[in-house]
Amino acid sequence: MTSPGKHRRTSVIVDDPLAAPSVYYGTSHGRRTGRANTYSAYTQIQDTAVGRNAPVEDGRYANRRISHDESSFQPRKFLIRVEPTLKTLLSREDTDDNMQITIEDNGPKVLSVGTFTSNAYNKFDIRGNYMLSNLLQELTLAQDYGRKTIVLDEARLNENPVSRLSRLISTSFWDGLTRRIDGNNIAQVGKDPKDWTPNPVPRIYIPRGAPEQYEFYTRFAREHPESRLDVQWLAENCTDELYVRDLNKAPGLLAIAMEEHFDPSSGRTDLKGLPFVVPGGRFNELYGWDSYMESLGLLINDRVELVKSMVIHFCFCIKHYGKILNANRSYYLCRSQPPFLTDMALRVYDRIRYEPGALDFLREATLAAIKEYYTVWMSEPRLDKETNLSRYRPGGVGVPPETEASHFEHILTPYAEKHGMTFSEFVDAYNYQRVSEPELDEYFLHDRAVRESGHDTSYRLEKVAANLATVDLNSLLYKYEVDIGRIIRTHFGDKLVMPADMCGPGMTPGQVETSATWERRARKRRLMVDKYLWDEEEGMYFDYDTVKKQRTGYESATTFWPLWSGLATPRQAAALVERALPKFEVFGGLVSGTERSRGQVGLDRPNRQWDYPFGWAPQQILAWVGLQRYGYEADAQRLAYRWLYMVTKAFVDFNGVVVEKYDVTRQIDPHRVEAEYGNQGSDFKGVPREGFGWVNASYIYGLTLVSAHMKRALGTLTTWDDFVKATEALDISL
Ligand SMILES: OC[C@H]1O[C@H](O[C@H]2O[C@H](CO)[C@@H](O)[C@H](O)[C@H]2O)[C@H](O)[C@@H](O)[C@@H]1O
Ligand SMILES: [Ca+2]
Repeated sequence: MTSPGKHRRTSVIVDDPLAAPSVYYGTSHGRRTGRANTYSAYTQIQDTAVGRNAPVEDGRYANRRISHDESSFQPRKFLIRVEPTLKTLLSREDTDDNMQITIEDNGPKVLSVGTFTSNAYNKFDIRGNYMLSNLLQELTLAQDYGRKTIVLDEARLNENPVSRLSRLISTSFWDGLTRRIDGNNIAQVGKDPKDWTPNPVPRIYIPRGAPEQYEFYTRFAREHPESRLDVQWLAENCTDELYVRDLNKAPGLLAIAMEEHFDPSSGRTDLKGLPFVVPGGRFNELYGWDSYMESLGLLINDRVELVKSMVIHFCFCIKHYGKILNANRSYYLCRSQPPFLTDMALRVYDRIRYEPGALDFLREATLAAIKEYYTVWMSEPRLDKETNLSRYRPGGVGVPPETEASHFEHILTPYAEKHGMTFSEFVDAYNYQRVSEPELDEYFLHDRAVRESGHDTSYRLEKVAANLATVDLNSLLYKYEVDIGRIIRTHFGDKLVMPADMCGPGMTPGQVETSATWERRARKRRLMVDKYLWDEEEGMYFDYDTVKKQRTGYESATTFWPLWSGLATPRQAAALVERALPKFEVFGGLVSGTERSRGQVGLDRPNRQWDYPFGWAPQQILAWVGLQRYGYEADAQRLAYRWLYMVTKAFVDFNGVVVEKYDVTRQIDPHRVEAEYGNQGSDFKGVPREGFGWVNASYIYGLTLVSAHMKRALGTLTTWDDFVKATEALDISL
């Protein structure tokens, strides 16, 4: 793991009131002795929070004279005993006992703490939900670092919420989400909250092409029996459906890229896992499209090396597993996710172009993307030969094991009853083909496709996904075609030779790739998309059902992806902005699909998380970028503002919460999503430590789109409508 706080470069650590927790509360630097030198008084903390004088336990303050005078020119600081204050704070303010202080708690919303300059003799009231919840967060962090007493800057409690959230993301959340797989950390990184087996053990599967990793992990397991690490070779043909099904009895991590490094303590060169960022919550592995979205924020936060590593992981996956995996767990071996590799690699290249090895990095990534393009997306069964468009259509057998236990109950129970079996007997019989249910096979074919699309789940895709040439996938492939053509022409003298290890079925080692072919492919795809997916009357794109041979008519926010990839013409873009955008724009940004398309929901037809009224970070980001690309700057800014406002407001009102997805129609508690497996990121005690990967990124990225004026308005929690009114009033008065 990257060490927390490493990236906040500060040489005056002790004087930075907003330093990262590791610095502020950490053992060596965080003991902020330097600053105390200017004060004089004898220390005996008056701790009103616990109603008694409390002696200082961190010896450094004892017997130091500090002044009783409060200077209005000095930023306020508090002298606080961590544990008793925490106790009092929670018992008074956390009235619903969930270890968070939110607007739903009915406490007095005020707590007195002692000021530092008076040695806690004078009291100051911390008031309001936001400051109190920040106090809870700071005390929890201080406790994590083993602190008994702290000097706490008021600036950490009343910090502008936009600055606070951006700061937490860049100095804490990314670190909380960063993993490396190499051995010492296998307990943390191997953990899978989705594991359904009775006694999960850390297990890693190694592809045949990476014997050095097999040697590394078996040595580690031998030397560290206490790790219980189970190291297994993968079969040569590791994506065979029946083989992957059989692995479900012993699920495990799939190895990803490692690098050589010299270990001075042992004097030998060894392997070390390259870092990557996980989505968060129950998703504790390297994901496909989450990684791309995360990279957009990481790059702004100058974590270029981290994003570069994630691209290298993807190249490793394509080389050894034949695809960018849904995520690197054994049960995802047959499944990919929406492809973004070329854009991700180009963004990294742009930042490292003057460094040695930059061009090799771009070459490797491009070769991998070409292999992926041919063998995953442009081969059957994903390729529909008639339209020459692509579909999400992964292989697999049986019931996807990683979903929440009850997910398929309503589908499978009638079959279990029909066969006179218990639920789990039936699942086993079905998975191992002792019973045949072709209807269920069809259901799960589409279900797997839904999951490959990343939009799991949605009524747009249910029971039909594998047949759809979707707007999303074909927009992304258009971007691959354009990017690959441009890369080959601009960086490789218009000729790229495919090496044997980046050739999959149907490819020939030594085959030469030129820009003309890729540009032709892009033009052809645009023609096909216009023919099958574009609806001139509606002024928007729809998915095309390759079996029924008709457009589905389901209104989805993916209709804006052709703006992101440059597939739409300026005229189509104008139609999308005028006609489609109003259907999707709501209080908190863009909703995933329209209410009309979703239809009635109820007990028999529950909410699906990728439908109305939910909104997701990737949908927002791709629309912002797409709108900007076609010159619709004001629309991009407005949508970004709505989303940022909603995220900030929930963050302020709900103890710093940042979640996987939001109900974008809900103004008070948009993080509350009751659909499928709930909302990842909301279940923390005291302090959020990770946020959620792609929402973190959307926040950092979105803030680069809005004006300074908008940013200030967001900091004061001004809704978009009020912001517009205020701006108009200002314009009139000028
Ligand atoms: O375990 C249920 C499903 O979880 C994943 O999907 C959701 O989380 C992913 C990670 O943030 C995200 O990429 C995806 O868009 C979400 O819908 C997983 O990708 C599915 O395969 C899995 O069945
Ligand atoms: Ca509470």
